[in-house]
Amino acid sequence: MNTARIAWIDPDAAHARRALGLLALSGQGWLALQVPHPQFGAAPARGWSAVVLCLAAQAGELPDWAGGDGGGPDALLLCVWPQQEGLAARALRAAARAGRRCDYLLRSASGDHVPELLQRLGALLQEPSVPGVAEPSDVRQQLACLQTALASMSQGIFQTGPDGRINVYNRRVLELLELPEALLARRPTLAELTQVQTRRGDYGQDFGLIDERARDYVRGGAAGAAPAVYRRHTLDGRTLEVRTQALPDGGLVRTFADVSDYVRVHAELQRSEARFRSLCDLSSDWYWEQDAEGRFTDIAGVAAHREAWLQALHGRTLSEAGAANMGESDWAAHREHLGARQPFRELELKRVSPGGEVSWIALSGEPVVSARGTLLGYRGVGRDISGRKRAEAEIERLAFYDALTGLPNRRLLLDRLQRSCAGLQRSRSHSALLFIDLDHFKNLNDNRGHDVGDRLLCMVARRLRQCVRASDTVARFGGDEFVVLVDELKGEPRLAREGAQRLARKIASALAQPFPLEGGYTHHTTCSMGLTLFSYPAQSADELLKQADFAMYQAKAAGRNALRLFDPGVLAQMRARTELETELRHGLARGELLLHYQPVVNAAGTITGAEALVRWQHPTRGLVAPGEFIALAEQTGLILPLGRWVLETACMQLATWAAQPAMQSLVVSVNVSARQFRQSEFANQVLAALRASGARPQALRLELTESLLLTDTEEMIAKMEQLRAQGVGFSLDDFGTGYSSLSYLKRLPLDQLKIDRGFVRDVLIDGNDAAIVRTILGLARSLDLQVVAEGVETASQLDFLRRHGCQAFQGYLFGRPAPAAMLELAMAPVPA
Ligand SMILES: Nc1nc2c(ncn2[C@@H]2O[C@@H]3COP(=O)(O)O[C@H]4[C@@H](O)[C@H](n5cnc6c(=O)[nH]c(N)nc65)O[C@@H]4COP(=O)(O)O[C@H]3[C@H]2O)c(=O)[nH]1
Repeated sequence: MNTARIAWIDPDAAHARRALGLLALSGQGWLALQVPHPQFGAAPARGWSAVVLCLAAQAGELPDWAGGDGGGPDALLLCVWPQQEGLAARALRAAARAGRRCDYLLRSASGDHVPELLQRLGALLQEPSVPGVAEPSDVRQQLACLQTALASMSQGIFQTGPDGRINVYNRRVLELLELPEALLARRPTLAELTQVQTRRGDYGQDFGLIDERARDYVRGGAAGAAPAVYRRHTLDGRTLEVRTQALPDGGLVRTFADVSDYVRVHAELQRSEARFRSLCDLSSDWYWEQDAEGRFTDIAGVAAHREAWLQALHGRTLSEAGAANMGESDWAAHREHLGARQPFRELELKRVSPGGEVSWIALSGEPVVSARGTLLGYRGVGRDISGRKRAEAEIERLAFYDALTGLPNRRLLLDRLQRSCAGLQRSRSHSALLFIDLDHFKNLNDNRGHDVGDRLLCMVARRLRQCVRASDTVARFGGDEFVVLVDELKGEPRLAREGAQRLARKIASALAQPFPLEGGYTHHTTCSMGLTLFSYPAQSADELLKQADFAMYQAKAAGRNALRLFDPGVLAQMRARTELETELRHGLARGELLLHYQPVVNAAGTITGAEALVRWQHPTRGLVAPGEFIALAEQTGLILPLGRWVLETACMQLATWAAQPAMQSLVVSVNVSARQFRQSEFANQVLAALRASGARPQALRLELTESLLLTDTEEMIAKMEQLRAQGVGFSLDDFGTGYSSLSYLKRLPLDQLKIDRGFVRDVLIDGNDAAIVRTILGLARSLDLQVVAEGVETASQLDFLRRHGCQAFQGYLFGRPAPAAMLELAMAPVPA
């Protein structure tokens, strides 16, 4: 082995002496020569095994051969003062570039460093020469590549050799660990570096900034095996991930990655996840995910965990799980929706548990699509809507069902009726609507109280339901009215009608059974029913209900406890009547009524009076006779204003005639209907009309009918007498047609009897009529009443009447009812 030749360049003679002395004592056998200071500027001659260059404390520069790229020794050991560490680093880099060996040591004023200095020298001399040194340009190139690669790494990296010294490092490691380059450039051991960092406080108090996995390792000065990976935090809050890879030669490669962003994002994600979890846990909603095939992969949330059946959805699709409210077409529509990758909202699913308990959930979801547009699945939220569904059902019950009986109400009935009408075209069958009204229900309510009435209605509802099929509708229409809608009555109309009538009879007999009500009281009732049948094309639901209602009213009118089938002819009459009533009301208001006068003559043929007869000058129908509207006016009450108008008009006419000598003695008869006469203020009305017109009361004769006087006779008589006292006369119209009683006839303050024209018509051909006429004439004579025969059309009739003592006559033989002017013409004095 060759003796190593060492050139020792040291301006400090004492330092050099001590070092060389120790070297000699070490027994290494090296030849160390102190090269005098004057040669300092020039490069030492080649051939030295190593050069030790000790800098004076004040030296601010390296000699060019030590800091530059060319001309340096193969092995250089620098001994520098701490403030010169940067110079040493530069020498290290230059040596590395040139493929030379180089190391440095910081000098201490006490000289403690000298043994270490000699140790480093030994190590430097033993270091193998850098491979490829023989071809320095290749080495340089490789080194340059390596440097570039290392420099461009985002991670910090260093590598230690078997001696624990850091041989290679990049700039990034300096940045990440905030180390001065000088520190690494002098190739510290890992332990030294750890010491420096510990002193600086990089690891925090009690190594708290080091991940637990590596705390003991760092605390122990980086001795022993390092954890393969651990994290440490820097004082300014960054997080570094440290990875260590042991090398076969005993060294290691350590990388440092700034994972602060990753850690922050990860922490944020964890916070977000935690937020999401607590939202899920606190919320009654739950979260779900499905894969691309629609199978549930995740169902999260406290609400979902409570429900075992929801958890059982895992691995299944919705349609596999099934829902009581979804048919195959509903599922197909849902699948189509998913196929189109559309979000869906509030998909309501009904579940009936094996125990029969009903629950509802609503799902909303949206597609999850990868960055490349592939459908990954769906995700969304679900919630229990059973409460809402129950509330909705309750609202529907309140809106569509009768609160007392629980039967469908009028609204729901109308809805079902409309559906029934719509379905007729398809079914080609008949349907029936049965309107049922309890007879005299009001009496029960009034006598026993509403509670008892309510109980009866509930029992009736139950019996009605028992009479019909489940598909039929029994509705409570209001009060004691029920309606049954029966669909699908098969067969020809006659059979359908018979079927419906059979059902009506069944209902009638069910309701005729006694109803045991409270307190041992048993109620018996009957019902009136109206039935209407309909088929395609049907009238509107409203119209059908009116028909059944109308028929029911006919059953009531027929004495109750009856069934009537709706008859369109009867309804048409009713409608015509209603129409006529409206028109008459308008006619009266518009002054379309007028009076005609028919003369009354005495036995000599002289006109002594006239009967006022009302006419209606209808705008389209022409002159309408009273026979067409008086009865209706009486039924509707229109007779009151009409009669008043007649009375006032007749009085005015009388007043007018009073001024004409030929007319002034005329007595005018006015027909008074029963209803009109019964008014308490009737007498006053007559007197007011007389007063207002100025007509003489003696010229006015009121014609009453017999039937009017049959009831409340005393009251009627009093009214007649009140008017008679003022001079108004009374005639009994249509005498002989009613049940005239001689007993009251005697008491009535009458002036005249009027023989009905029915007797006069047949007086010559019917012996009975002739006898009646004779009797009336005899009766009148004995009661001292005048008699007028009405409807005299022929001279023979006149002759008969005259022969039997009749003194006054009215009829076409003497003149038809005509306007006042015609009568005036007839009575005008014949010009001399
Ligand atoms: N076939 C035939 N008929 C004759 C003959 N002579 C008179 N008549 C008709 O017999 C009716 C007599 O009137 P009424 O018995 O009081 O019967 C009246 C009366 O009950 C009622 N009426 C008419 N005007 C009024 C009125 O102003 N008030 C009330 N309450 N009823 C009236 O209407 C009924 C019918 O009146 P009109 O159609 O005007 O019919 C009149 C008259 O036109 C005749 O020779 N042959």
